[in-house]
Amino acid sequence: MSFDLSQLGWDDTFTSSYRPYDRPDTVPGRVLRADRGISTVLTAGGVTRASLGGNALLEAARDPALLPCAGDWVVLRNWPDRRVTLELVLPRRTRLIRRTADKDASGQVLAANMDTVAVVEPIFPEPNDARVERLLALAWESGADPVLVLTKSDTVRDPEAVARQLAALAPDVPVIPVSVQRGAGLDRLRELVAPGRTLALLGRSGAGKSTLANALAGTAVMPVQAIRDADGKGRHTTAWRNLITVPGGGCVVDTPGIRGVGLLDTGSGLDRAFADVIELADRCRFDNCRHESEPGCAVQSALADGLLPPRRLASWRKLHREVAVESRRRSVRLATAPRRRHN
Ligand SMILES: Nc1nc2c(ncn2[C@@H]2O[C@H](COP(=O)(O)OP(=O)(O)OP(=O)(O)O)[C@@H](O)[C@H]2O)c(=O)[nH]1
Ligand SMILES: [Zn+2]
Repeated sequence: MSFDLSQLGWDDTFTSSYRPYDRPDTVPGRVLRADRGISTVLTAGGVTRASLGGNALLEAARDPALLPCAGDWVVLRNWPDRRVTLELVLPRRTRLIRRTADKDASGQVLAANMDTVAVVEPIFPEPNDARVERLLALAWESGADPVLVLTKSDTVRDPEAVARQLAALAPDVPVIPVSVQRGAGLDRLRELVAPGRTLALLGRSGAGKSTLANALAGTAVMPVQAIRDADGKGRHTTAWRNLITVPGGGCVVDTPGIRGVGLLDTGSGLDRAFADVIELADRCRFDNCRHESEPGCAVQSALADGLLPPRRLASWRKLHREVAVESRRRSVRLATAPRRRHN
């Protein structure tokens, strides 16, 4: 079986970053799935499993964020004894990265080289505003274009009304209600997995990511569990990151259902996710306005006029504090990292 890599998003930029490694015993490929030390990679010649080569191991020791993840374009090396090693992760164009719970200074890369990140939130039970805002900040930070997908739209009477409400939390982001059960809203998502394009799905466990990935790929490629619990939360099923190819199209990356995602020091993602607040803040009289009781504060006056919901401002402040704490922590960790290694 042979695959046209350009259908998967291989282009001139990746071709030129690959060129220095192009040898008779190397091939480029895209990571479908990364398990501990073993990656499943799609090459023009088919699917291969590869272990981490020496160079990839060194890179990962330096920075765990450089471990291969679903969506990565990589250099594979074929050895005479038929072993295949993953030698290098080519520079990522975009990457979804979240803070890890451990003491590691670098984050965990959930998916790479996607064109679009869909924040997937179920319409029932009621969407969680704070989670949507947080995931959108992460999506913006990835460098890809975010969309907000409201799943299970068949479970409410007026999904468009819910979409309109959530649009207020998602400046510059298309909001797309979908129902896999009814096949509603899927056309707009199909455009995002056209040939050469990659869509990553980001959302909590039970949000309906796997169901959506299956619907887009047109096959049941992932285990989807039935609703067993009354609260509609579903159970945790997807424990890995998986890239799925869409027949006649591009790719979908399903990320694991995440309970809480910590933001890294993602100032820019946060600013994009809260473009409405930033736009107001830009109009304050003082550049260093804290938007509390300063004269000429455009944020406070929008609050007073009911143009900016207080919840939205509180949410922005909370995420900002979190990012500030995290970047301080990160700089301390980075400063002490070499010493810790000798413990
Ligand atoms: N009514 C309805 N239920 C849906 C729809 N899409 C998904 N579900 C249900 O929602 C539950 C969770 O769906 P999954 O696709 O497993 O969710 P997930 O986000 O992949 O969850 P993890 O694998 O844990 O990350 C399942 O019981 C699905 O059947 C839909 O369009 N309508
Ligand atoms: Zn102000």
